[in-house]
Amino acid sequence: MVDKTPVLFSPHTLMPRPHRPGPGGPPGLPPQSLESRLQALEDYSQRTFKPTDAVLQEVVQRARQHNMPNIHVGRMDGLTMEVIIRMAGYKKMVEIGALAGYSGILIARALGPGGHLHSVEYNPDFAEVARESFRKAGLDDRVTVHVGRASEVLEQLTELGPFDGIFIDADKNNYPVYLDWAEKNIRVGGAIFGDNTFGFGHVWRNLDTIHDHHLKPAIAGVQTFNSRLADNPNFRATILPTDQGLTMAVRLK
Ligand SMILES: C[S@@+](CC[C@H](N)C(=O)[O-])C[C@H]1O[C@@H](n2cnc3c(N)ncnc32)[C@H](O)[C@@H]1O
Repeated sequence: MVDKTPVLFSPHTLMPRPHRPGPGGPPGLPPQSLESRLQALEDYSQRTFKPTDAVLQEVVQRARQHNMPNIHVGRMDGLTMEVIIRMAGYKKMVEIGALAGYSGILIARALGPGGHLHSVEYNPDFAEVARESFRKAGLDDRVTVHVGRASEVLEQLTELGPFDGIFIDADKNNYPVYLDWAEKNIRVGGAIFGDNTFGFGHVWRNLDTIHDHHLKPAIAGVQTFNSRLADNPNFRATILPTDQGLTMAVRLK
């Protein structure tokens, strides 16, 4: 009997194709190296699902004009988070790390009318740029930007909780500190998201092999964050295996 089960993940779909002879290989074949295939898939995803629009592109431009770092959430990671928030019907969220408002716009749109995002930003100049972005996006009535160190601002936000979602996207070494707060202030059925949880490609490494004084505590932070969520029986967690990695955990009880 012929097995008609579709093969979704065959070695051919997961592995780079074997090298084919000839100059550059026969025309029309996918790129040969794993890196270029991943790039082609990323390009395809962005072309097809269109994660950005004019408003978001303007945010990136605004950030550039203000000499802010180009560290907005990854396009596909942001889109995934937006879709999940919409699916779940979340209405009240906290974001740690506003920058210029790129992810905040995605979240605020997903929360919909009547929803509210509390976005925390340490740098007052960045906070002002984020406010401008929310204003231009027509979302300023749906977002409050709180200026200050997250460890202090979060304490003030406690009385507004519990929250449907908490997006952690600030200093990586403090992810475990933010997780302490998030675990206590997320409702059952709510979700904690953490960005850059592949630790810029280093999360798998033994800390003893990392000697950079900035990188090491950042990697320690995301490693602790990921494993604590993965091992916490009150949560079900996963990581979106994109370039940057986006950890997502739903509170079960
Ligand atoms: C990666 S960026 C956030 C990007 C933003 N979520 C987006 O995708 O558009 C990190 C932001 O966190 C802010 N930040 C860093 N440490 C912080 C802290 N302790 N408290 C609050 N904000 C902090 C930085 O100033 C920066 O704007």
